[in-house]
Amino acid sequence: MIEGRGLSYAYGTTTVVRDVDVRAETGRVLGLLGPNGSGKTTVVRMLTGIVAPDAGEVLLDGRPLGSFTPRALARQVAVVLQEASGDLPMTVADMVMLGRAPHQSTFSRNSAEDHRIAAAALRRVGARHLADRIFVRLSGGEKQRVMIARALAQQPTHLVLDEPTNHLDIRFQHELLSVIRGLGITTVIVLHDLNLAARYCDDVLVLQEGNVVAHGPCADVLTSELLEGVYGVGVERLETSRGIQFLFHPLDAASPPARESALATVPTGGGHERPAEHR
Ligand SMILES: Nc1ncnc2c1ncn2[C@@H]1O[C@H](COP(=O)(O)OP(=O)(O)OP(=O)(O)O)[C@@H](O)[C@H]1O
Repeated sequence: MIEGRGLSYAYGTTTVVRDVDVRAETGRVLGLLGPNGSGKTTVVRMLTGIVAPDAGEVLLDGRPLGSFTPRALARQVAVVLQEASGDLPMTVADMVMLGRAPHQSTFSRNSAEDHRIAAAALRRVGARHLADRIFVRLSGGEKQRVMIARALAQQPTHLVLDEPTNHLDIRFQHELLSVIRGLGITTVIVLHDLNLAARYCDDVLVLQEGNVVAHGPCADVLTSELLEGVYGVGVERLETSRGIQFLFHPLDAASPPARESALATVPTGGGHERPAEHR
């Protein structure tokens, strides 16, 4: 479990996260949602020890994050951030192998087992064919897959991902989130796509201007009313045979029922009917 209690953070004098409580329960997938600038990445940075909160604390399976050595923490938590790291001319295989470092002693060489795990991680994200390519020359989506493979090679007990699907095509968004869900490990994942969140997250936490506005199981939290208030768009929630689906429309556009009533005046059969105002 990853737990943040009373987390606050300011950049300079501007507080951007205020008294946030967040719990990613063991073995469950928690989605961090909210509009641009609402504080999701800042919360991720605190949960993973990249920055220390100004107030509050982070616990990993009940233990303060600060009590872990960086190496011990890296054996437990893998992090995939938005910006792909590094500009060294490193191969993809070497990049993924970095995920094995927390499990190796300081000067040990990569074992056959490390190679097997790294190759399996690349295969799992559909990127085995990229192994010999230079990482920095990959496309955005290819880089994203490789960074996720590196996180998988780390064999963590906790996984934290900041918008992992943003460069990925639609098929791979689903494949990747299925893989992540199938890992069965404690996961925190920042997502903008609410349909993906509804499908792949167990729980969600919704942020607005640095405050938590809702936290709990997806089906309970992701109501049309809440999402309309937070995102400022019209939201229709559908319960389909494949789960919850959302339809969105701008609030200032004509609403669907109004358009339907206008269309109802269009000739339907004989071709002689006209809109009411022309009759
Ligand atoms: N290094 C920084 N210096 C100053 N302000 C920052 C810095 N990083 C982020 N902020 C501000 O903090 C607020 C929260 O940013 P954060 O990146 O956590 O939001 P977010 O919800 O992840 O946004 P997005 O969905 O756009 O990625 C924003 O107003 C942002 O402008």
